[in-house]
Amino acid sequence: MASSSLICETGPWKDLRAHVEDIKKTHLRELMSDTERCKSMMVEFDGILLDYSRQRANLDTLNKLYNLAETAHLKEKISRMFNGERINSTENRPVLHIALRAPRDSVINSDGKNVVPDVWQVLDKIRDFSERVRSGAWVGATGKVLKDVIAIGIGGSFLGPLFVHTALQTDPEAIEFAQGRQLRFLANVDPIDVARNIAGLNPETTLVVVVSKTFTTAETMLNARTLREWISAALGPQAVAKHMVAVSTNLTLVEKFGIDPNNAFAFWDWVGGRYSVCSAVGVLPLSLQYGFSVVEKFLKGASSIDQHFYSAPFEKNLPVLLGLLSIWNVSFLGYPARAILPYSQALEKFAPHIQQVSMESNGKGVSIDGVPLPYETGEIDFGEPGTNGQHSFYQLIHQGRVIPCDFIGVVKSQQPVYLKGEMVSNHDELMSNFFAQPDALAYGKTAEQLLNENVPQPLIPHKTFSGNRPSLSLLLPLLNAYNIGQLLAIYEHRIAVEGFVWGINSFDQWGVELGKSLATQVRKQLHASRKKGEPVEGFNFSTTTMLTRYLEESADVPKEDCTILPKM
Ligand SMILES: O=P(O)(O)OC[C@H]1O[C@](O)(CO)[C@@H](O)[C@@H]1O
Repeated sequence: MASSSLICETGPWKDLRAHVEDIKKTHLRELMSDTERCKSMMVEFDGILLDYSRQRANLDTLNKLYNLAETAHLKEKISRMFNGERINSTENRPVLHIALRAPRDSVINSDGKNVVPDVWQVLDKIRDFSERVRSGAWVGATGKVLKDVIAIGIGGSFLGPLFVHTALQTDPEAIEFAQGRQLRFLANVDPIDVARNIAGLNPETTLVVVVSKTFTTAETMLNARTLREWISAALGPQAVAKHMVAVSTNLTLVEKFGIDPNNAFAFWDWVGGRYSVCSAVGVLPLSLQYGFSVVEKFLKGASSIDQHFYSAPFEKNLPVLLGLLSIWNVSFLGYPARAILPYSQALEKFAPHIQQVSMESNGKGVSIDGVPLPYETGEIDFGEPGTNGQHSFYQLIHQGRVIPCDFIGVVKSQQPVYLKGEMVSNHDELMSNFFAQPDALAYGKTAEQLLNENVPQPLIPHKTFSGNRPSLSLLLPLLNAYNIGQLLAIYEHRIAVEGFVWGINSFDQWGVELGKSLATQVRKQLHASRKKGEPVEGFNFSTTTMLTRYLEESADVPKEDCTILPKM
C-alpha cells in the first residue's frame, strides 16, 4: 500500500466489505454450534483467556482481517513504535510508553539514545521518595507524617491512576501496604471537587502531587494554586516546599510555580498523556499509597503484554485480535459503539479510563497524511461494572441497538464472601451473570420458544430477543497489581492496532484545542464584565444571551477572597 493511499481503497478492505453479506447469512446461534470454530477462537496468554467465539465472524473473516493488517503494514508499524521512531508525526514525537515498564536491563532507543536508564532513574527516585514519605523520614512543615495524598491532574494525568488505584483498593496485598493512608484525586476545576477532596483532610498531614505533562492545563493549574493557598493559609507559605511535589515534562514551569525541582518527577514528551499511567504520573501517587513494590508488579504485568504484543503471531496476539475485531465491528458491520463491562467492582474506573485512551486516540477525521477519511474511525466507548449495568442500559443492548460488548471476568475475587446456607458464593453469583449475558446476547430467544412456554400472544413480540449480538470475553485469574497492568496494556495496544490499520495518528489530540481556546475568550469576558461592568460582546446571540443571564444571576456570589475551606 502506498503511504498516502487509504486503507479503504485496498483489496483486503473491499474483500471484507463483500464478506459482510456472507456473515450476515449466519446467525451467531449457528456459528456457536461449530465447536471447532469456537475452539480456534480461544486464545490464552500469561493466564488471561480470551474467547471471541461470539463475534459475528468465522475463520474466513479472521484470515481476511489478517490480510488487511498485512496490507496496513501493522507488523512494521508496531516495530516502528517499539524502535522509538517518530510515529506521532503531527507532534514529531516517538511513542514509547512501552519503555516506561521495560525491565531495567532492556535497551529502547530514541534518537540513538537508550531511554531505559532515564526511566529507571525516575523510578528509583520515586521508590526513594515514596519510602521516605511512607516511613515518616519526610514529614510535613509541622513535623507530622504525610499520610494523605491529593493528586491534582486531569485527563490522562488522572484517569489512568484513578483506575489503577480503584482496582488496587480492595486487593488484599495492596491493602496491607495502604494501612492508614488515603489517596484522592482532584481533577475537575469545579470548586465542588476541591471541597470534596479537601473535606476531612488536615493540611498538616497532606501531600499534594500536581500532575501535568505540560504544566499549563488551565484546570490543573487553578486547582494547584487553590491547594497551594489551602496549605499556605493553614501552615504559612514556607510549608509549600514540604507539602507539594510535581510530576511533569516541563520542569521549568514546575519551578516557576514554586515547587523545588528536586521534588519534581520527570517524564518525557514521548509519553502521551493518556498513555502516561506507567510514568511518574501514576507511579508516584500509587507508590505513595501502596509502596513501590506493589506498583512495580503493575509495571511488570504491562511489560509482559508489551513483549507479547511485539512478538506473538497475529492469531495468538491478544491486542492484535481485539483490535482487528473492533475494526470488523466498526468499519464493516457498522456498529459504532463498544461497551466495556467488567464483572468486578474494582474495575469501576476501567471504562472511563479506556474511554479517554480510545476516543482521544482514534476519534479522528483525517488519515495520518491529512487526507479526509471516507470511513469512520474510533468507537463510542462506555461501560459500567456488571451486574450494575444490567439494571441500567442492558435493555438497549439486548433488544435495542447492537453494541459489541467486552465482558471482563475474574476467576478469584479480591474479597470472597460465602454466606452459610446460600446456594453459591457472592462471587459465583456475580460470575453467573458474566457467563449468562454473552449467551443471552448471542442466542436471543425466539417466538417459538416463547410459544412453547405459553407466553400470551400479545407479549411475544415484546419478549422476543433477536440475539445475534456480538461480544467477547476476557477471563483474568485474579485482580492484583500484575493483572491490572496486563489489562491496561492489552487495551492500550488494541487501540494502537485499530489506529495503525485505519491509517490515522492515534497519538495526537488536536480535537481538544478549539474548545480550550474558546474558553479563554469567555474567561476574558467574564473578567471584564465582573470587574469593569463591561457588556457581553463578540459572541453569537445564543452565547450572549446565556452569558448575560449567567452574569446577572450570579452577581451576588463572592468575587474575591472566597474561603476555600469546605462547608461540608
Ligand atoms: O497532563 P496535562 O498536560 O495537564 O494534560 C491533561 C490532559 O489534557 C489533554 O491534553 C486533553 O485536553 C489530555 O490529552 C491530557 O491528558
